[in-house]
Amino acid sequence: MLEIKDLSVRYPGGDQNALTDIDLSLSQGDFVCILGKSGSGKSTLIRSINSLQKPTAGEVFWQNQQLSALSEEELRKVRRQMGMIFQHFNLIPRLTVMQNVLTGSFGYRNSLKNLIGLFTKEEKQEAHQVIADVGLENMADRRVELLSGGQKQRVGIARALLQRPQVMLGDEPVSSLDPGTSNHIFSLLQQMHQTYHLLSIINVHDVELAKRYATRIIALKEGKIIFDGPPDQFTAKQFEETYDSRQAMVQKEPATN
Ligand SMILES: Nc1ncnc2c1ncn2[C@@H]1O[C@H](COP(=O)(O)OP(=O)(O)OP(=O)(O)O)[C@@H](O)[C@H]1O
Repeated sequence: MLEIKDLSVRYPGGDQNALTDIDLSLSQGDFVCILGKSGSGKSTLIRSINSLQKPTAGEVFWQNQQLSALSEEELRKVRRQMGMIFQHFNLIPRLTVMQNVLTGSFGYRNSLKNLIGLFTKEEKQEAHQVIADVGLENMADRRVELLSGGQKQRVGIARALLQRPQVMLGDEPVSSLDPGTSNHIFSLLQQMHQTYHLLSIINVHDVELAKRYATRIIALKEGKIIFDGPPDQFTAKQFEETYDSRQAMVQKEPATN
């Protein structure tokens, strides 16, 4: 489904690569968590997958299409199959939950329709469905600025789902949230992963969350893959190698509320 071949990325003016010789093959059904110290290349990898970041060498293939060879229009089609959620949610605070979620349909519409903000009945029905999926059915008309961080990320997830994606990309989607809320968001991501038959690729700093939810962990160090395997094989030794430090403690299961 998604093939990454010999991918290297060096930012303009950088004296070393952000990513070096990345080779990966990812399939529908994989729930991948990417671990690594700050600066190890996690965001660059996510941004390379949806071609927000162009390769310096190597290539990303989506459904056998070489991303760097696609036209803008073809790339737009690929990107709408890849929903994305962000650390700071990237929502429009003064707009309602419904209005924010509806922006997820923009990839399917022409820019004039987007400009005048007219949505069809079907689009609104689909938006209601994904808002219900993320547990915000009673909040569709509430302004996003009035929501908690966890609720905002639920809106972010609903917006991504409205794209009817095949891939869910997450760039540290729980880094702004407390441990209990982070657990709820991961639990929701897991449910949506199963309901919508996704390939999920999520950057995360919390190793325990990764081990609890991922089917596959990929650890990066200085832009290279140093671990790729099931969570139970990511042991204290791998932790130490990834973070250059001993695992301080095993976190308790966060309370569910
Ligand atoms: N726009 C940019 N221009 C130049 N260098 C960059 C840019 N973005 C990232 N880098 C560099 O590329 C490397 C990888 O950065 P990246 O953001 O991918 O790491 P990360 O693992 O996501 O870090 P964090 O956990 O702090 O978000 C770092 O050395 C970083 O300084």
